[in-house]
Amino acid sequence: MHNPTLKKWIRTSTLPAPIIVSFIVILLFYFFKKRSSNMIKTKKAPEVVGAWPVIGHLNLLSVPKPAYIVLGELADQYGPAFSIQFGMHPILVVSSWELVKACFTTNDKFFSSRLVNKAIKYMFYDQKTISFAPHGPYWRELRKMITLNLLSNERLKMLKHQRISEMDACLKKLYELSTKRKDENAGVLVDMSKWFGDISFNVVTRIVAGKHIFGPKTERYKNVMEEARCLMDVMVFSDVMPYLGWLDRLRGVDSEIKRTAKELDSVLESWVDEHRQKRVSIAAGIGRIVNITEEEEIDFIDIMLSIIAKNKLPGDDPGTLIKAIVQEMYLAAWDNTTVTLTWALCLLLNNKQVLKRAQCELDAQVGKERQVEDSDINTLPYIQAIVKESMRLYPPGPIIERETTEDCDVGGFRIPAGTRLWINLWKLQRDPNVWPNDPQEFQPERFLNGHADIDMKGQHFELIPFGSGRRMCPGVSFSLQVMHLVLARIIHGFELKTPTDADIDMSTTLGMISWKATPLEVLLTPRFPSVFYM
Ligand code: HEM
Repeated sequence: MHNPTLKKWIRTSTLPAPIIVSFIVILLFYFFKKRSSNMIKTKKAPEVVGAWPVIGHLNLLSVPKPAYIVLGELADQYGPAFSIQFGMHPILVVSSWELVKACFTTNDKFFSSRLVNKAIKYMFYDQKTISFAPHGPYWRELRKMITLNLLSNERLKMLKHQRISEMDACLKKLYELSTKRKDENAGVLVDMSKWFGDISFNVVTRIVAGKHIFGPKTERYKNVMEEARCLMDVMVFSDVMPYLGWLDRLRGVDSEIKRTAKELDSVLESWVDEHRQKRVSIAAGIGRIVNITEEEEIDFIDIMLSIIAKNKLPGDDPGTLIKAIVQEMYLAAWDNTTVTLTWALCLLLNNKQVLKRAQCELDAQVGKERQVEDSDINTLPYIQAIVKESMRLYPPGPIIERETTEDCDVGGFRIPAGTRLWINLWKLQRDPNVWPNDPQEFQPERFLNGHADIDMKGQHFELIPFGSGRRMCPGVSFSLQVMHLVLARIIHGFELKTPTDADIDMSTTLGMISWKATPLEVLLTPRFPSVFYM
């Protein structure tokens, strides 16, 4: 080559061999890294061994232990994400906050459907309710309607009088009961799980259906709802293995579900009719055809009838929708509130120093002259910490269920569409990596110190008893208002003791709601003179 410029160009543009080699090595490194990460992404979640043909892992869950405990033990073996086969259905079981975050943030839209089983189909109006409507425009409209009109802070303020007056009446009755003791120092034995059930039912009934004095219809509704609750825990073959549906008919489960659904519907129908007639008579009485005013809309049924009148209720069958929403409010509010309050009191009775400290906080902040009010709750951090700690250890629904509608990736695992998702709160909320000081122990103090900023509004994935993401519980504020106040009033107003020195039995039932398996019997003695309770 004679051209010197060209020679120089070639010399400077030719890279030395070591640089070329390094370049190739780096390229190969990135190529293999990307390939291996793609391979991880397409990995399946570990599958629990021992699936039987047809029934899958149903045998593992048919032991006399709650499912969330069995699944927690499997998580110790298989890690925080594993899959099982529930009859015909694949289930992904998740129990770490990092994976839950992945489910409820980046993948939330894929996991926004819920399962509908036979009991729900018949007793809860199929997919008409918010909880069970498929993710889509109808659900969106319904949820907006509920959060704006029934469960907004404004509405809860308007309904405060009804809520408090029901609580006052129940507490007054409890006080009267507690004075029926034979001996001044003895205390009266009260089944507090039943009492929590009654107060929750009464508050919901007042707010949803406006009923203050219960007649035979309300009693009937209560009894049938209790039957409905039991039926929801019965294993229905057609839900897991559709081809065995004939066994349900043979066992009489089908007809029992349909009978219960019919009874519930007839009470609800009569409540809605009563409300319709009331509106007609009010309108006629004062000579106007317009809607009832806000002040007269004293319960959820009234409010929904008003929305119908404005033609703003989603769907094409507003009458059925009202019944479905009423039914759903009972299902969501009654059981969850009762269960949470029951466990909170059990934990307090087994941890007397916490109970004492809570009473001291109440005496210091509220005094001894009057009962606790809503406005006191913000000044009672220890009571709030007790509720959080109880819901951490005993979430009323220990497993949150969802279903994916599309293929997605969770923590590097490929999850095919149609997989059910079970979030095991029981395991997740006791994770020693998150709660280092004895995660199994009841220590409300952890919410005053290290975990003080954690709330239960779905953004702190280590504590999500109300769920998270777009299908999170819309009743959080309402239930916390009720639970804080009821618990604070009980602790403030009464000395609470167990009938024997033994600890309270903490065993739970086997269904999807973690009820206390045995009654919670407590010796009550009023702490103050009668005028305090009136
Ligand atoms: C201690 C009380 C309560 C607890 C622990 C609780 C818990 C939950 C949980 C875990 C979910 C599922 C969330 C998810 O999938 O991420 C849920 C959904 C729901 N809850 Fe609650 N709940 C309570 C009280 C209430 C109350 C008082 C109401 C209404 C008055 C209510 C209405 C609902 C509704 C409508 C849904 C379905 C939301 C949807 O699918 O869009 N809940 N609740």
